[in-house]
Amino acid sequence: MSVVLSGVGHRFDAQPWLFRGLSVSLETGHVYALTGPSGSGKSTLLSILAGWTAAAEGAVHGSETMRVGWVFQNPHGVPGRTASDHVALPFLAQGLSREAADDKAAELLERFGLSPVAFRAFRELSGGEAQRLMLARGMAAKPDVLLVDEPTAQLDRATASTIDAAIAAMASADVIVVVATHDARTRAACTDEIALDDYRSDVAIG
Ligand SMILES: Nc1ncnc2c1ncn2[C@@H]1O[C@H](COP(=O)(O)OP(=O)(O)OP(=O)(O)O)[C@@H](O)[C@H]1O
Repeated sequence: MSVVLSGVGHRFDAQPWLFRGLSVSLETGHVYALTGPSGSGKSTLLSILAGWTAAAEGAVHGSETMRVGWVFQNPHGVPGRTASDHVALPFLAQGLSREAADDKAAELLERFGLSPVAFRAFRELSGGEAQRLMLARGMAAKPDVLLVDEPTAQLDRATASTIDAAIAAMASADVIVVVATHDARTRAACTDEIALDDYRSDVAIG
């Protein structure tokens, strides 16, 4: 599936335009880095893709039944629950048996390098492990579009590189992933880039 943005622009009330003239087709199997300096509108564009914010101009066409997932900057989990439980829960919600859900969770945890901590409580995970767990849980929910906001912002470089590897590995899945980041190495882990600087109104228009 694809999500097509046609001439999308946004500003809040009478503020200057953040970006204008953004036309791009987002395709399954791609991981898009959404880049730009602080305040350029990355989170705003994620919010438009999620349908939480209506773009001030242009159109976003996805499917009617499009399922959108979010992974936020700060990992949130249930402190006493295991990593495995966090990933199994979306599968249980999809109707799988406990055993099948645990098997699916184990596969995803392995893909995100979390097998060694599968049965550790969330509160005992490192920052990087917790963030990778959020990515794994985001994938377990089987969204059509997964929006990831600044996944490495709170992490040191060595830890961030494990997140970048996890992000690179998401490209094979049946999902459109959009990662807002101002980290060049996270951007390099993605398959494509949407640079909001190219759509500043003083550049794109006139
Ligand atoms: N609801 C809102 N009403 C008015 N202004 C807003 C609103 N939300 C965001 N803004 C402003 O719009 C601009 C873009 O914000 P946004 O959070 O999208 O940028 P960003 O690129 O994600 O920045 P950062 O990298 O710092 O997270 C900022 O100047 C912000 O203050």
